[in-house]
Amino acid sequence: MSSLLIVNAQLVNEGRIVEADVYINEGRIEAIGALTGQAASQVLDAKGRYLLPGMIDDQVHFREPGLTNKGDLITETRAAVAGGITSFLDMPNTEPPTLSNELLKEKHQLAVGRSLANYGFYLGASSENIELIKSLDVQLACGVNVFVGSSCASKLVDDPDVLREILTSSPVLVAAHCEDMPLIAENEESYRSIYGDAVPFELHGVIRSDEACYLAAARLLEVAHDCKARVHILHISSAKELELFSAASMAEKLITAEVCPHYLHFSDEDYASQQGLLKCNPAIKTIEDRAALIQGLLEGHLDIIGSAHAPHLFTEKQGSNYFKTPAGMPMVQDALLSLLENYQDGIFSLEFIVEKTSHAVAQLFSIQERGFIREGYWADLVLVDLEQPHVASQAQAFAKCAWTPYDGYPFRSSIAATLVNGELVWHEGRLLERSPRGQALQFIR
Ligand SMILES: O=C1C[C@@H](C(=O)O)NC(=O)N1
Repeated sequence: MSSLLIVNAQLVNEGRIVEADVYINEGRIEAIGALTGQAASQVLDAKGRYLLPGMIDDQVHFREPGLTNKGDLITETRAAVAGGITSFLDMPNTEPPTLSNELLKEKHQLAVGRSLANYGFYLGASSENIELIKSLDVQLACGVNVFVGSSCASKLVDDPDVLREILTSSPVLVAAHCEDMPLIAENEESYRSIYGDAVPFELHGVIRSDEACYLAAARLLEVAHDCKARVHILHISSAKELELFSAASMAEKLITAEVCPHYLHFSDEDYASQQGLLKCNPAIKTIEDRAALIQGLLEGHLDIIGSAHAPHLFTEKQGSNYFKTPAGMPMVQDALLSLLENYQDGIFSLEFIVEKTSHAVAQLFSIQERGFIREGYWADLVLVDLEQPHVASQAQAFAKCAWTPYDGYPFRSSIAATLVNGELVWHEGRLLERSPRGQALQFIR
């Protein structure tokens, strides 16, 4: 493997921005500082640009195996690296769902030589695989994923005794999707009785309400508090849920929470133009919810940002039948760019974005030697240009479903380059055709 010298970069790392050069050898960061004269097989001038640790995305649905008409590890990791994501944690709702060691191993095998980014996979929890959770190979799974009352789930877990057993016996972090199904079903029926199948998408956030999210999360957290277990709640989407999460530092708390760029960018006003494209679970809610989530993130109630990339075919997303339109949106390519809009608006600092998309994720999931720009760490890096705009478009979407909810949006920043394990994989608007060398993430256990 060749060496690479990045010169004149503004390094955004561990709460500071400093100008420095970075020397990369054999995939790792070997030196950081003023490195004039350092020989390297390739030099990248980063003048005027910002070098961040690559985003570690704690929630993607890359659809392999079984749902590869919607996405696969090749196409979705192309989109990920084009968006500055260098590592991802993939959810278990594939076909078959990832409910055993064998299926975890199969996912690992599928990623070798095909994934452009580094990978980790969740084991799905159900009432039937608790023994496996107890004896889980802790390097094979990045976490255990539990669906508390959501219709997207292959396996729902609603019984508090089962939840308690999962929380107390899991040797790895439990990450939960929380929405109360009975309440959602009630809401669905009341609007179906008015509109039939053509329920306006504008009502998605009313049907999959803040109350539904709150109830399921509160139920799970009651169990977690009771047994003093750690749990991570995925994609918080409403102001109401925020009261469940303390603003203590991540190291001091057992309960952590994730938010996604789309909840910080879109609001229910966007359903009018986007219709079913914007349908995702939990639903995007009101402008007030969006403002509260931004505030909750700034104050530390929310700990990390993940994309919740969930691709579905454009055709599937375009019908008027509310119930048949699948929930989820391709997000990896535009997630970081969306957050950089919050930077451009003066809401988040670059250091804050790095903390929430990289440092905190590496810490929460105990990921070894990634998530920071440090000597000896893997060179997973993203170079962003804050002055070169980029208009998102379907034509440039790398995800297999080939669309984006940001279509036509004029991002004020762009992703100039992405390096995974020291190799340039995305550069000046082009994917570099290298053999994919994403690695299995290693965890400190
Ligand atoms: O939790 C989920 C699952 C996802 C999917 O399509 O896999 N789509 C969603 O909108 N939410």
